[in-house]
Amino acid sequence: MSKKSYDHLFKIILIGDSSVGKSSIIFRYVDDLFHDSYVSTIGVDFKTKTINVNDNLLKLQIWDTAGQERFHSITYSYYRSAQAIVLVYDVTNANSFENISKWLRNVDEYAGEEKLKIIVGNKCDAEDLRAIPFEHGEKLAKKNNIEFIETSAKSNVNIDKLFRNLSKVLLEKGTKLTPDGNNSFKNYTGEADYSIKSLMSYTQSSVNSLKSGCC
Ligand SMILES: Nc1nc2c(ncn2[C@@H]2O[C@H](COP(=O)(O)OP(=O)(O)OP(=O)(O)O)[C@@H](O)[C@H]2O)c(=O)[nH]1
Repeated sequence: MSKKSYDHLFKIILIGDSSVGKSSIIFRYVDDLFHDSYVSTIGVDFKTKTINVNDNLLKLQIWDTAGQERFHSITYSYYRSAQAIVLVYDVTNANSFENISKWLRNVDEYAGEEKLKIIVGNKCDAEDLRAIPFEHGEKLAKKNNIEFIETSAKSNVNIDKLFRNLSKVLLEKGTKLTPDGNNSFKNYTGEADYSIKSLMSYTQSSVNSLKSGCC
C-alpha cells in the first residue's frame, strides 16, 4: 500500500452567487494565477494544495461550486461531506451580499451537522466600485456568529490568510475532538476519498442531464 503524503485531509467548499470570484480565489491560492476573463463553473470542480501547519502536513481539497441557479441541486449535495464552508460575496455587488443569508439557510438545510463557516467579501481591490462597506460584512458575520474576511483574488489580498486560518481551526477542532488526544482523522480521510468518487459520478450524470436539457 502506498504511504500517505499528508497527515490530514480537509475538505473546504466555496459557495455564493455567480461571478463573485469563487474560482478566482481558488486559482490564486493553488496556482497563484488570476484571469480577468469570466468562465462560469459547470457543476463542481476541485483543486488540492498541501500546506504545513504546526508541523502537520495538511492536504486541502478545495471545492469550487457553480453559482448559477440551475446547478444548485448538484452543489447542495457536496455540503455534507465538507468540513468548512466559505460563503463568498462580491463587495461591488449588493445583491450577492444580500444573498449570503439565503446561502446560510441552504447550508443549515443541506450541510448536516454544524460546520466551520466563514463569510468572505471578495474583490476588495475594486474600491471605486464598492457597494458594501467592510463594516456591513463584519456585522452580518457577527450576527451569525461566524468569521469574516475581505479578500482580493486579483491583488492577492488575504487569500493565503483565508485558507491558513481555516486550516488552523480545522486542525485544532480535529485535535480537540479526539477523545484520547491522538489523531482521529484517518477514518475521515477514507470517507472523504470515497465521497469524491461517488459524488463526482453523480455530478457527471446530473451535468449531462442539464446539458441535454432533460430534468
Ligand atoms: N476586481 C476583481 N475581479 C475579480 C476578483 N475575483 C474575481 N474577479 C473577476 O470576477 C469574474 C468572476 O470570477 P469567477 O472566479 O469566475 O467567479 P465565480 O464565483 O467562480 O463564478 P461562477 O463559476 O459563475 O459561480 C471574473 O471576470 C474575474 O476576473 C477580484 O478579487 N477582484
